[in-house]
Order: sequence, then C-alpha cells, then structure tokens
Amino acid sequence: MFTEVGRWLDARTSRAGDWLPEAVLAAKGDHRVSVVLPARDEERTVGEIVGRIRRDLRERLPLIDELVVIDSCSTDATARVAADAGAQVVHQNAVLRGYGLLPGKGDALWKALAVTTGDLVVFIDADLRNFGTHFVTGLLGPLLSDPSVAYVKGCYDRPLADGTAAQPHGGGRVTELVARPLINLHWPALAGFIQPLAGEYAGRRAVLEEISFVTGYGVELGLLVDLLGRVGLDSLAQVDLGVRVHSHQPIEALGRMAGHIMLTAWSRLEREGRLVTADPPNGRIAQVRRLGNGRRLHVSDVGVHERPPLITIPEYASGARLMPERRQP
Ligand SMILES: O=c1ccn([C@@H]2O[C@H](COP(=O)(O)OP(=O)(O)O[C@H]3O[C@H](CO)[C@@H](O)[C@H](O)[C@H]3O)[C@@H](O)[C@H]2O)c(=O)[nH]1
Ligand SMILES: O=C(O)[C@H](O)COP(=O)(O)O
Repeated sequence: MFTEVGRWLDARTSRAGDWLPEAVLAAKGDHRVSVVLPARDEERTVGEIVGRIRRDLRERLPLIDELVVIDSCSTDATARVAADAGAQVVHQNAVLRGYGLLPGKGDALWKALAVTTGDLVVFIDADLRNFGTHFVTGLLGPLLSDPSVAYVKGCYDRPLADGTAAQPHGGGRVTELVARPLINLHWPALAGFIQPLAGEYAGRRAVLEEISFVTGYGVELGLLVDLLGRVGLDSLAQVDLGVRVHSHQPIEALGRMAGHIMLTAWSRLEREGRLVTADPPNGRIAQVRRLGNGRRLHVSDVGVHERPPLITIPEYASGARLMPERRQP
C-alpha cells in the first residue's frame, strides 16, 4: 500500500520553483483562472495578499482573470480592505440564499465556487503572513501542464510562532494529531499529502462542481477523500510552496476544528458503508474553562453539514453565474 504512496509522492510532487510565472502564463492558453480568498475577520492580512495578486498576476502578468474575496460574516473591516486592494468582495450569505444560511469555511468555498467563472479555481487562505505569488503560480503549474491533473494541494514547512520563539516545524497541530492519523487509518492512499489540511489548493471546476462541500473546517479533508474516490490518486498532485506563516488559533478553537474533522471522517466512513451504527456521534463538544476559582463548561456545536455538488443546483447548472450584490445583506 505505501509503495503506491511512495511512487505517487515521487511522481506527483513538484516545487513552486518548477513553475516560473512566465512559463505558467505561456501554458495558460484559453483557460480562465479565478482566485478565491475565504476571509473571516482578516483585515490585517487580506489587503496585502489581494494587492500582491492584483499587481503581479493581473497587472504585470495577465494570469488571473478573477480575484474574489468571499467575506465569511466578518465583523471587522475585511470587506472594505479587500475591495480597496482590488478584489471583488462577495458576502457568503448573499449567495444562493434560497438554500439556507450555514456557517463556516466550507460553505464560504462552496458559495465562492458558485459565483466565480474560471474553469480553474485557486483557493488561498486570507490569513497568510508571508504570502508570495508563487503560491498561486505553483498551484496552477501542474494543472496547466498536465490535463490528467484535476486538483493540486499546497504543502510547506509550518513554523509555530508562540510570540517569543518559533519552532520551525511545530505548526499544523490539528494536522499532525488528528488529520494525519485519521487519513492513515482510513484512507492510507492519501498518506503522501504533506499538508492535507492546507488551505491553498487549486482544481478544475468540472471536478469541483461535482463533489459536495462540508460546511466547516472539515472541507479540506472532505475534498481530499471525495476527490480520491472520484478521480483517483494519480489525478491529484501537490506542490511545495516553501514555508507558510499564518495566524494561529487558540488551542480551544483547534479542539473544535478537530471535532469538525473527526465528524467529516465519520460522515465519509458511513457513506462508504465502512461504519454502521445506530448511535451517531454527538455533534457538540464541551470544553472546560477556568472561571475565577472555579470552572465552567463551554459547549460548542461542531456538527458539519453537506452542501451538495453545485452541478445539482438548478440556478448554477443553468449557467447563470450567481454574483450577488457586493454589499453585505
Ligand atoms: O468560518 C470561517 C472560518 C475561517 N475562514 C477563513 O478560512 C481561512 C482558514 O481559516 P483559519 O481559521 O485560519 O484556519 P487554520 O487554523 O489555518 O486551519 C487549517 O486547517 C483548516 C481545516 O482543514 C483549513 O480550513 C485551513 O485552511 C488550514 O489553514 C482563513 O482565511 C479564514 O479567514 C472563513 O472564511 N470562514
Ligand atoms: O492545520 C492545522 O493543523 C491547524 O491550522 C493548526 O495549525 P497551527 O498548529 O499551525 O496553529
């Protein structure tokens, strides 16, 4: 089993430096490229990322056709900062309203796929502190050079910066403690993905619109597992983007993220008929917080929902793209 993983790792892993911007542009041909940044309260970082993409990959090189920030119910100035930097800003809850409002990153990505028009779609997290345009060109390179590649996942070294010192490889705690063990236990063919939860990836719309999106932080694991089933390992690739520095969430928030990921794995195992139970898992997580000299329980919903393949949504399938009002509803 791991022989196949090793072979895939060698064959399907490239480095961002293998994909020079001018060569990527030359390979673009008739493709149309959309870049999407999901952003919830990212006013500190989103402007810099949008500005770099606009200047370097739209104005200097005409590589990117569409640059969308999907504002995921931000309470800060994310939308204004992103618009000022040159992005088209769409509010998550303004898209496909008839399908109900659901929270979380996966829903934001599904809505972004619905409103964009590129046949190639690149997703980049909006909290990156060391963004470089090689993130975008590196992810596009394998898709533009090999029609058999359907989806490209970023990988990188992940430092953990705790405010006083950085551990060069200490980041990605949910990845290492939850996602990687789950993947190895249940989908070992995916074990070669160095950063299975990376928020930087690119895919062909024709494939992405045919799979469902989990609404919360389970979206990345859900996409990998579902793509493996749909297109097979050899149509998946990864590209080494160097080092990624981002805003770390508090450990309690990572516990809830882990809950999303475990429930996503559970949903796929159940769907694959590998788990049969009359007693589904509890969708809430209780975390004990210190309160003065005592303690209290803090209960959060970590249940995940499914957004169906976009191609099954009539408004989308009719070909009418769904760009809504730019302002928040
Ligand atoms: O409800 C939300 C939550 C987050 N985000 C955005 O999604 C990106 C990633 O979110 P973040 O909270 O920074 O996640 P990380 O702690 O970095 O988690 C890692 O693991 C997650 C689970 O797989 C992935 O979704 C992330 O991309 C990956 O970086 C950021 O731009 C957020 O602003 C939303 O758009 N909506
Ligand atoms: O991907 C992960 O594992 C989570 O985003 C946590 O990352 P961090 O440990 O670098 O904060």
